[in-house]
Amino acid sequence: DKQEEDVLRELRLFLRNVIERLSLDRRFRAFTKPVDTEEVPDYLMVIKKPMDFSTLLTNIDEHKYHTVREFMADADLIWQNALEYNPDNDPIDRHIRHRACALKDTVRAIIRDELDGDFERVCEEIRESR
Ligand SMILES: COC(=O)[C@H](Cc1ccco1)c1ccncc1
Repeated sequence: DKQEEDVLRELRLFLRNVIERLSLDRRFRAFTKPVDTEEVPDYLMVIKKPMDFSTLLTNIDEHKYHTVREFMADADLIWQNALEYNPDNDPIDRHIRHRACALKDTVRAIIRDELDGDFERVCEEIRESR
């Protein structure tokens, strides 16, 4: 109904704003677009569910996320995949892992500071009602 559509629209606006801010952070440049599987031919053998900021945005626009929890499940894939694919004890791998950990902490801090628990509960109620 109209009020429920207003809630889901506000959720999409909030999620787009979070991704916009993450995309401006130069530490997270490697997370903005899908890993290039021509440059990295074994990537899809290791990583079963690739994810990146541009794909999150497309998912939002396709109304894929009805709650912040659903969004977080995909957003977490970005840093989880980076830790999994780049495990080695060399400077390049350690660098992308530091950035992956910074991404994990940054997303959680934004959600903790800016998401109203009552708003997320309304989103979950709408999802359960459908
Ligand atoms: C999320 O990005 C990645 O996992 C790629 C993997 C990758 C390996 C070789 C080329 O790309 C990455 C990019 C930049 N610096 C480290 C690793």
